[in-house]
Amino acid sequence: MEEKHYEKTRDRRSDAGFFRCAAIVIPYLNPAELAAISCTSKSLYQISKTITSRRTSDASRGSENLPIPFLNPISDDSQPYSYFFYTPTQTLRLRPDFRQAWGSNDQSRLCRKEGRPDPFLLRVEGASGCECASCNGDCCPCLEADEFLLTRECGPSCKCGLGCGNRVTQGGVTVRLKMVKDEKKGWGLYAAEFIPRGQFVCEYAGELLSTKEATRRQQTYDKLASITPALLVVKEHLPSGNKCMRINIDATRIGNIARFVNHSCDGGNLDTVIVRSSGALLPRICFFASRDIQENEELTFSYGDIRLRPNGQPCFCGTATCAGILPSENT
Ligand SMILES: C[S@@+](CC[C@H](N)C(=O)[O-])C[C@H]1O[C@@H](n2cnc3c(N)ncnc32)[C@H](O)[C@@H]1O
Repeated sequence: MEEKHYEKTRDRRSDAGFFRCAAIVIPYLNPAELAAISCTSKSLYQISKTITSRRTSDASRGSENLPIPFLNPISDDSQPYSYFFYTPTQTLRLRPDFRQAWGSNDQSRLCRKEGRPDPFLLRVEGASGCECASCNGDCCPCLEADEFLLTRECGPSCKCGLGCGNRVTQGGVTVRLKMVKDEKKGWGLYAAEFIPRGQFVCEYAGELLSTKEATRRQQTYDKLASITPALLVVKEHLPSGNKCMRINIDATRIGNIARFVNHSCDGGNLDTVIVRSSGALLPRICFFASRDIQENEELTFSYGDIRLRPNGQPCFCGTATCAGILPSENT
C-alpha cells in the first residue's frame, strides 16, 4: 500500500516536471510542429490551444506598446495567425537554425522588463549630435532639414534621451492596429482606431541585406509559391535624380507588423519615409499616415511601378486605378 502511494507521488512529480518543461519548449514550435504534438495527448492539446490563442492575440509577442491581434473572418480557413519571427527594429541576418518563443505565459511581461531593443543597428563613432535639454524647432540642429530634405531625428550621438519629442519613430507603435485576413490578398494591416494624417504608424523592420543577398533571395522567392515575400527595397535619390543609396530590408522570415501592409495601386494611405538620426550609420524606413485614416480601414502603400516588372501576380487592391498586376521589386 505504502509503495503504491510512493509510486503515484513519483508519477505526479514527473508529470509536473514534464509539463513545466513543455511550457518552456512548446512556444518555440512552428504551427506544423504544434499541430503534431497536440494530437499526442489531451494535456498537450490543451497547452497547444493556449499557445495558439496567445499567438493570435498579439503578433508582436509583447514587443510593442499595444497588442496587435490577428482576426480571420474567413469561415473555411483554419489559419488563426501568420507565423514569422518578430523584430521591432532592423536586425542583421538570421542564422538558418534561429528559433523564437511565441505564446509563452510570461512573454509580454518579459518583453516589457527587458525594454525595447536599440533602434540603431550601427553607430558612427565620434559623430556630433545635439546638446539640447529639450529639442524644439527653434534650436535643435537635428531638426533642421538636411540638403536631401529627409526626416531627421535625434539619435545616439545626442544628449537628449528617449523622451525627446524629436524621436517619434524610436519608441515603437503607438496606434491601435490589427491584422485581418482577406481571401485574395492574405493577411493585411488595419487601423483599429482613427489615425490622423502625419501620424507615425510603424517602422519597416526586418533583416538588413546587401544588394547581392537581396537579389539572391528575390530570385528564390520568385520560384517558391509557398512563400509570401516581404522584401522591401528603398532607393534614396539625390535631388539631381542620381541614385545614391539603396536599403534592402527583408521581413519575410523576421520582421514586424509592417510586413503585412498590402499594395494599393492608388498609392494607399501610408507614406514611406527615410528617417536619419544623428550618430546612426543607417537610415530607417518608416510608415506615416499620408491622410486621415478611419478605424477599420486597411493600411496600404504602393509596392512600386508595374512597368518595371509586368509579369507579377494579380492585384486585388480594388481601387479605381488598379493596374491588375502587383508590382514587385526587380532586384
Ligand atoms: C508584404 S506581403 C503582405 C502581407 C501578405 N498579404 C501576407 O499574408 O503575409 C506581400 C504579399 O501580399 C499579397 N498582396 C499584397 N498586396 C496585394 C494586392 N493588392 N493584391 C493581391 N495580393 C496582394 C501578395 O501575395 C504579396 O506577395
